[in-house]
Amino acid sequence: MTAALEAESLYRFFRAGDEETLALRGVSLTVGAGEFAVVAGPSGSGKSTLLACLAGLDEPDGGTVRIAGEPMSHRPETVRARLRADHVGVLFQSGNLLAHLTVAQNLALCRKLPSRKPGPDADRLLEAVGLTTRAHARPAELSGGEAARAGLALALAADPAVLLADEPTGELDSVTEAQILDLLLHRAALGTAVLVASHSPAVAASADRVIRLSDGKVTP
Ligand SMILES: Nc1ncnc2c1ncn2[C@@H]1O[C@H](COP(=O)(O)OP(=O)(O)OP(=O)(O)O)[C@@H](O)[C@H]1O
Repeated sequence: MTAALEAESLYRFFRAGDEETLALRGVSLTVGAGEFAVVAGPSGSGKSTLLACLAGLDEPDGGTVRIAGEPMSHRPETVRARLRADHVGVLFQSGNLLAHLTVAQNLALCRKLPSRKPGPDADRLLEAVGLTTRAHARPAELSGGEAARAGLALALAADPAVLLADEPTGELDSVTEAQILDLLLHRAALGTAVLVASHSPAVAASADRVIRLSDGKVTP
């Protein structure tokens, strides 16, 4: 069976003047449909860099990424954007909500993006993340937990085969973290390959598999 998400020997170097940082040094992994995997590791171990390369938002210097069997890496940005729109939900630390639009308007815009396949309707998504009553709030009017759930609704708008989330519970209290975790587990149970970068022991404890990164490498 084709893995929903595959990475083979990913390398990523950053240069600033004479300084070279080896952020990823040969990372390989696969995540299957319905699997909930967590990438854990100390600050600076390469988690965010890995997720950005997997999402096609960054290009690895070496190695390959495949999404639903199709190469994502080393392809033009337009092709990566289409693959992302078709197959990948992304939830990054910077947030994915546009500040001047309400939650409902953000969702409506996301569903109108070119090449988006129709996902669940906006009302169902808002209900799934428990935000029906906050549909007309702007991001600045949301609590941290509500913003995290709204971001997740956006990431799920196209019913993605792969969901990539960087520290989705980073700023949240344990009750709100448990709510987000339930949503991620539910998503995996519906068949999405879920890969989350997280420092949280609660997130790691819920995962089917924990992939540990240290200095840009997967450790056994
Ligand atoms: N754009 C960049 N330019 C230069 N160095 C970078 C860049 N992005 C990341 N790095 C470096 O690459 C390494 C890995 O960073 P990354 O953000 O992937 O780690 P992380 O495990 O996600 O850390 P955290 O848990 O603190 O978010 C770090 O040494 C970081 O300083």
